[in-house]
Amino acid sequence: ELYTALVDLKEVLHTESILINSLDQYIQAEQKKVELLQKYLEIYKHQHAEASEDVETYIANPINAYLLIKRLTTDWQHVETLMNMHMGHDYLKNVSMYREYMKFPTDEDLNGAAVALTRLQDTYNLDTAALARGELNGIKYSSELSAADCFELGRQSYNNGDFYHTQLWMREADARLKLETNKTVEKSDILEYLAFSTYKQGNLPLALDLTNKLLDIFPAHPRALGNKGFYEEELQKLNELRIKGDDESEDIPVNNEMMPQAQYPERELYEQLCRGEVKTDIAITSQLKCYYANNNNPFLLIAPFKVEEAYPSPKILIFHDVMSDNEIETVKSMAKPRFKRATVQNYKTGELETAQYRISKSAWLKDKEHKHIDDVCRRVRDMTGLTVETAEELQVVNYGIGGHYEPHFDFARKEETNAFKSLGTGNRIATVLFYMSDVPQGGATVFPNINAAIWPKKGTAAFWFNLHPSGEGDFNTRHAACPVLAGSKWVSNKWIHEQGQEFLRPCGLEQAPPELTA
Ligand SMILES: O=C(O)CCC(=O)C(=O)O
Ligand SMILES: [Fe+2]
Repeated sequence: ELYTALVDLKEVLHTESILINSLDQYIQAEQKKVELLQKYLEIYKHQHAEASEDVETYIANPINAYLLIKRLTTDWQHVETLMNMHMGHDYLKNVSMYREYMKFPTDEDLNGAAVALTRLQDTYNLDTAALARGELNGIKYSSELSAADCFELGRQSYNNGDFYHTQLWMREADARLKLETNKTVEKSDILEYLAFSTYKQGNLPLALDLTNKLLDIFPAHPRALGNKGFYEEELQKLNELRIKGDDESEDIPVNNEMMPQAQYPERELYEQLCRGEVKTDIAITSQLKCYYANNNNPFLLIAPFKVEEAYPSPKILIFHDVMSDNEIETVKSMAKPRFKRATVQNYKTGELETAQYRISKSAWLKDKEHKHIDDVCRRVRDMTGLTVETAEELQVVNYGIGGHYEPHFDFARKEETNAFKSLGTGNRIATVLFYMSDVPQGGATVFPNINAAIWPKKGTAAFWFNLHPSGEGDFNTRHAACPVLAGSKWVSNKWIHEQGQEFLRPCGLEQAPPELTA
């Protein structure tokens, strides 16, 4: 899939430039052909008009007679050959030859990108009309969507059985169509989708009304006629029920404005955190400090770490300027060719699989592959005071349009079929999350249990312990990567494991992790 990471979309732009070239050359060739045919036509018309003026005299002239015959033999053959020339084939053949080497998005990509847009719409409460104008939260980023573009978004939602977004986008398509001088889509097509999704959303009267509008345009539309009959019968049944029932029976249920139900309990809060609407309690934030730390490492005395506390318990620390632009470039360029769609572990089977709730591309880098990776890894050791001997390789992640990772734990819970078991290094005791890009809008890391949000800043890293000192998982470390609204989000993770930390982070039953040396 190409939609899952922004890096791949760059290559799609290259593909597009090749397509533009092919189309341009093809049109030029067609134009030459049409110009030639035009010339023939003019000669035909001119000669024919002359002949028609005085037929007898014209054909009595041997030269004219010869020319007439020539026009209808070799000349016409020429015309026929030209008319039969389908140059499109050649240019398409060219394109399909390139297809192997070019990155071409698939229908699955289109669907993924459409779903991502609707996800952004929901998470960030985006107004459909503003989105269609190319605006994200009042900032205009891109070109506007045509009625046909909106229609396609509605159609994709429809194919996914998402009738809520089908309605939103079909209505927008209709609104846009009214503004278009060159219509990009048929009103009747919009009405057909709109009517059926309205019915699916439970608004029968409106579905019938829309179907009648469609029948005004196409009185013999077979599907519309069928649906009209069906809706009328259903309405009739509802009315009968109402008459039979007592006076308290309400109106026909209308839930066409309803958003799909929250898929999980903390969704509401998660989305509010992503929008920046919910902030950490002031009583908590007022206790937080910023400080310089050298973590007892004499080498760091000259340039100690700039540490900011983001949350007291679980302690979440933010380290500023811990990855240089140079290192970031190395990490990105090494990861790019290895990118694969990020997977999640099926907690029952233990298998790795792709899922809608984690959309990004990722790759793993070994410390020994490059000095910069090794430096970053050693810095993790210096930052945390923990051993990185048993840590996982550096995981590099790039999020594409609407890319996200819904609330999860980094550690393995007891009931999970634990993939870390095979590593033999224990559970993921701590997480270091490097932000390798700024993100203009969206893309925060949020902790719904504790109302905390970290906004990406290039070069900084977040650090927290996933496990209590006792080794139990800390459920308050549940966190998520909010969908990216604008820009490209790059992060990398270093997951530190339990083994080897025995003397570095003494285990115990106390909940509070030991303080880092300030
Ligand atoms: O990208 C983020 O902000 C968080 C990523 C994350 O939680 C993970 O990869 O486990
Ligand atoms: Fe995570």
